[in-house]
Amino acid sequence: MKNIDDLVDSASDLAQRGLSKGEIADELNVSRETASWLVERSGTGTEPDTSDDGGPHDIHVDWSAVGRDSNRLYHAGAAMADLLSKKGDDVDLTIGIEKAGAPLATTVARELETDLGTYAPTKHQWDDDESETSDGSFSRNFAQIRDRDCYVVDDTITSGKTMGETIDAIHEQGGNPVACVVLADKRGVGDIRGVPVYSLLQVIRVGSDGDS
Ligand SMILES: O=P(O)(O)OC[C@H]1O[C@H](OP(=O)(O)OP(=O)(O)O)[C@H](O)[C@@H]1O
Repeated sequence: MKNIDDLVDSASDLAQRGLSKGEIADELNVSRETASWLVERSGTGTEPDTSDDGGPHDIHVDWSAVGRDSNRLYHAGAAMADLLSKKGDDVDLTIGIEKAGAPLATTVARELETDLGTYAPTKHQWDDDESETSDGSFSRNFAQIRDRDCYVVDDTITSGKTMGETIDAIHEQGGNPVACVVLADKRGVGDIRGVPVYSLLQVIRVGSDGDS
């Protein structure tokens, strides 16, 4: 994905294939607000965006150069693992947030020699009417929480909603999230629900609208 026109074209294509705004946001790794804006800008949506504020305040993080190459993915995961090292004495479990967080968590877990679990958040069931049709869940194919300390891994934080939901779900299973790590934190949070967040990249908006 090279520029905004590519994103607009992709959003248009996905909308024409019948995907909801939530699904388009998931596919393009942008916020739902941005997905709506992209669809409207493409002319596929019913109501064109008439505001002249330059679009939503979101940043698209394309890390496919890392994600499509297992060697690069391994090294990125090793760097994330390094951020987590010494953040917990007895952590033997790493939870990856599906989908994109799962391969990263695999490399982090290997590097830190922990078990591997995955969590599928509720967002994947979003429809355009914002209804949630089922709860998030931990995959039975991987390690279970079993009251353990754990790390949480994802690719990006945009609003922090997904990471917050995952932390809550781990607590509900009796687990104790010790630290979170992501490739890019678009919100610049120090912690979520009191759990420290580490990121390889922090995206900081500079300008008069930076705190919007
Ligand atoms: O902080 P938030 O606003 O909750 O957004 C961050 C989430 O959005 C992305 O998931 P997405 O569903 O777009 O992609 P994925 O399913 O491929 O991981 C990303 O992987 C995070 O899980």
